[in-house]
Amino acid sequence: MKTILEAKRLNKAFGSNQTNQILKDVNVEIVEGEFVSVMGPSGSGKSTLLYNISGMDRMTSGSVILDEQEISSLSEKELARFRLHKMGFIFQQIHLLKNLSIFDNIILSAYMAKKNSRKEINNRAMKLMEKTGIAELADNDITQASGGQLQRVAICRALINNPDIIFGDEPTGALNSKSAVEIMELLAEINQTGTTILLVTHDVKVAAKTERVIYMLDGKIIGEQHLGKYKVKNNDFKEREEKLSKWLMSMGF
Ligand SMILES: Nc1ncnc2c1ncn2[C@@H]1O[C@H](COP(=O)(O)OP(=O)(O)OP(=O)(O)O)[C@@H](O)[C@H]1O
Repeated sequence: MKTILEAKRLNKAFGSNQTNQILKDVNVEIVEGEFVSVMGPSGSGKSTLLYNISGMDRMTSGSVILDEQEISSLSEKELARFRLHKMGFIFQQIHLLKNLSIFDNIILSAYMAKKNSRKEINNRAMKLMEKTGIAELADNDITQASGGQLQRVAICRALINNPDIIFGDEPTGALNSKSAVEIMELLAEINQTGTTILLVTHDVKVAAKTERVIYMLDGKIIGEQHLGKYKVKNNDFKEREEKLSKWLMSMGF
């Protein structure tokens, strides 16, 4: 299987003299089509890891190869373009533009990427909205949608450029448990069409739907648990959740 992302000896420090070392020689490898979650206590460096391996932030030292490209060698402009074409992002804070309709929020980055014609982009956006169950909201203002619906908008936006990998930072964090379940089922479905997904979560129920769980403590990856692909029809969610909870307890979570 092809490696899509490989981080080697990744370090990140903050502070004027870079005295606040957050990521400490982190190594991660993700293969194409995987669905991975990152867990660990608050402050262990999960979001920092996500931002540094996705090129949202600059690592202090180390190497990150994404889609065969060393991201640290890219200029800011090249990196922005690389992110636009190759990656999708779903965050807890959704950052939608208030003066645009839901449809326009979804297509904006595709117009910027200029990979496809406007007609193709509009068709893809409609298909994504239908798939995520928000087609009827296309012309709405973003103030006319619920948190769960807005998270679906964010998923459509993340998928519009057909990214190779999606990064999520607590993508269900602001949702009630019913919406969180629906969003996770949707992400599992998207993953099953071949899109690689890496997300950070505190929620065992979210991580139990991913294929591999990485555990961070104090800026290092100290363990991982393979759960295998989650399939809605298998009805083994309780078992997965129990297995993961047990393991997390053994990790001190
Ligand atoms: N831009 C920044 N400047 C300085 N310190 C930062 C910055 N970003 C993160 N940190 C510090 O890095 C550490 C790890 O933060 P990070 O957000 O990666 O942890 P986390 O595991 O995602 O935590 P949480 O689960 O609470 O979201 C924290 O001590 C945080 O204060």
